[in-house]
Amino acid sequence: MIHARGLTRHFRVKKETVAAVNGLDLDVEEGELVAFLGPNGAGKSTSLRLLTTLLPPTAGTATVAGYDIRAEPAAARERIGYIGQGKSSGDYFRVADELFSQGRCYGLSRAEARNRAGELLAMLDLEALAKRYANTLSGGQRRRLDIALGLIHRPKLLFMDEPSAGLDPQNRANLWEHILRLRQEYGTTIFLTTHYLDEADAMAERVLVIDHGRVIADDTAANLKANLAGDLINVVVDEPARAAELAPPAKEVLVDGDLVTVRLAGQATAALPKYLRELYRDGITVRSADLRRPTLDDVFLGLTGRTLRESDAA
Ligand SMILES: Nc1ncnc2c1ncn2[C@@H]1O[C@H](COP(=O)(O)OP(=O)(O)OP(=O)(O)O)[C@@H](O)[C@H]1O
Repeated sequence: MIHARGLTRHFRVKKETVAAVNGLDLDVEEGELVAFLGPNGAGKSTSLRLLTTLLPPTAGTATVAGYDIRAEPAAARERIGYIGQGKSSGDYFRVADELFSQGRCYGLSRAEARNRAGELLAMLDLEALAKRYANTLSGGQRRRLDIALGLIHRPKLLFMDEPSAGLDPQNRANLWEHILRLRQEYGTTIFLTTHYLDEADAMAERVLVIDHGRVIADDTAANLKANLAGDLINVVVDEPARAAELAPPAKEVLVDGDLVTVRLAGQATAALPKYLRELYRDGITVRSADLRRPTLDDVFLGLTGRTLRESDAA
């Protein structure tokens, strides 16, 4: 459904060239739900804009829904939906009218546009809001309207740039219910960016990590965690420096006050009791101890040297 090879986009900024997307290779098959993750400035939005034909590439090729984005951008556009970070609807249009008129813009007949609007209002739980002006909707409702608008022409492939950004946990969960229902009912292929790693972990079948304009990891969240990040041991002790020396073989051992964090190379459930025995034998008092499985954020740290939270704050 999406096949990109060497996709590249440079920008000129004050005589300097910024390689926003730098030789991107990716493949997404029909029906997949793929999360596209990366720190700020990694090139996610630019990649989406290239793949949705909003921006021409500097180099490289891509086919989207079977059409070459350079040679046949209009044909590609007809088959894809794009939900960007901005609002897709005008503030002073009523929800149902906006769906109807955007349907007409896509060439649907009046009857088709009315039917499609009705179907999407039901699908996205917007029926009760059909007569409301878009600017009176809550953040979550407005996001659902954006999705309905992105689906008006029945795209086989939907791109979403940060669909749940700025929503509270309840609205995020509700939005995801709708996204998953959409897949189930229409078999829509979904390619989305998100800063919520828990969301990518739970919902996406595959996770692509991009940094400096290139894909640096491509696998299921479970495989990424198993292969790229190890378990973490945390112990709070009375002699942290000595406890750090006794740590099992690890990628990294960090001491912060009386807390010692041991980042292991892989899954190692047995490492904690063994380490505790060592500490006990050495006369070190352990106040607390736990072993934590890695999260996608740990994968991120391993791959990019940054956690997504740090890069968010940057
Ligand atoms: N129109 C533009 N002109 C100049 N530089 C740009 C332009 N658009 C993007 N860039 C630069 O390209 C790089 C990639 O930006 P992009 O917006 O694709 O990243 P991103 O991964 O989507 O980031 P974020 O998570 O912050 O949205 C950044 O260094 C950005 O400053």
